Amino acid sequence: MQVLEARHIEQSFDGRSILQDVSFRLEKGQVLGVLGSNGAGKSTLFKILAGLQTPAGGEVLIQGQLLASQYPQALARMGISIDMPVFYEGLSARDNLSIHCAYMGCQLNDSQIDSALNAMGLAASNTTALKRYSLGMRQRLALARCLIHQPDLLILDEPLNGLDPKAIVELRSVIQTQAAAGRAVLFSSHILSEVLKVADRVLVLSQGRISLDVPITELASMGDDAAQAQLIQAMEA
Ligand SMILES: Nc1ncnc2c1ncn2[C@@H]1O[C@H](COP(=O)(O)OP(=O)(O)OP(=O)(O)O)[C@@H](O)[C@H]1O
Repeated sequence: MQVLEARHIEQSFDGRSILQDVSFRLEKGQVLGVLGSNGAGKSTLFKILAGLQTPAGGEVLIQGQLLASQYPQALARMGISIDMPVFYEGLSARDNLSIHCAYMGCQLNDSQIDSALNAMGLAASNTTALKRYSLGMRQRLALARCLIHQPDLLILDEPLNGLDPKAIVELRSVIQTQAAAGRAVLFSSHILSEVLKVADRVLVLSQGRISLDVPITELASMGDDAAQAQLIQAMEA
């Protein structure tokens, strides 16, 4: 079943073209890794797919429905983490998640919220204000927030950013578990080896265009070094 479809997405800023004719589909249970050099247009694309930015052209469909025409319903089916996640800086992780739950209309009690924090390696008893959290802790909380309302689609822009090696391995397992539960996952990263380990399919953006869209099986059959060389070549195309 198709969860997300991008159709001929275009974006430009100040007359400069940023995305050109970006089209792809993402199915239930599929993990799509998006790669691209700095400035290739990944975050811009993710913002458009999450409805946070209006494209100059093209359309986004969530579960077959136009995103633009049913945004509140679509938003409830997405878990989104793009750019630096924004939190209530003076509040604890637990309070931040409670507020998010209320906003998303999910009925969770305190112990369910605590379990969501524990699942991401965050101590629910930690009353420290978010402004004192490390980058890695913020990324963990961002992921807990993405998952707590059990969305059908996860849109994660550079979720590995700031994570230590143990957390990277844990995140891999979180993504795989979510996909196995039927969620579609779209994520970007600059860590090629991790994308090769987690994704079912890899899409490379180069200067706003898709330069490669390939199943992981095809890359795996080449061996890691050759696969990484092909990905880098596509990023520079
Ligand atoms: N609101 C904006 N106004 C003007 N230019 C923008 C805006 N947002 C992004 N850009 C430009 O669009 C291009 C693509 O940016 P984007 O953040 O999408 O790239 P990226 O692939 O996510 O890069 P990185 O890997 O460095 O995060 C960049 O040249 C950026 O400066």
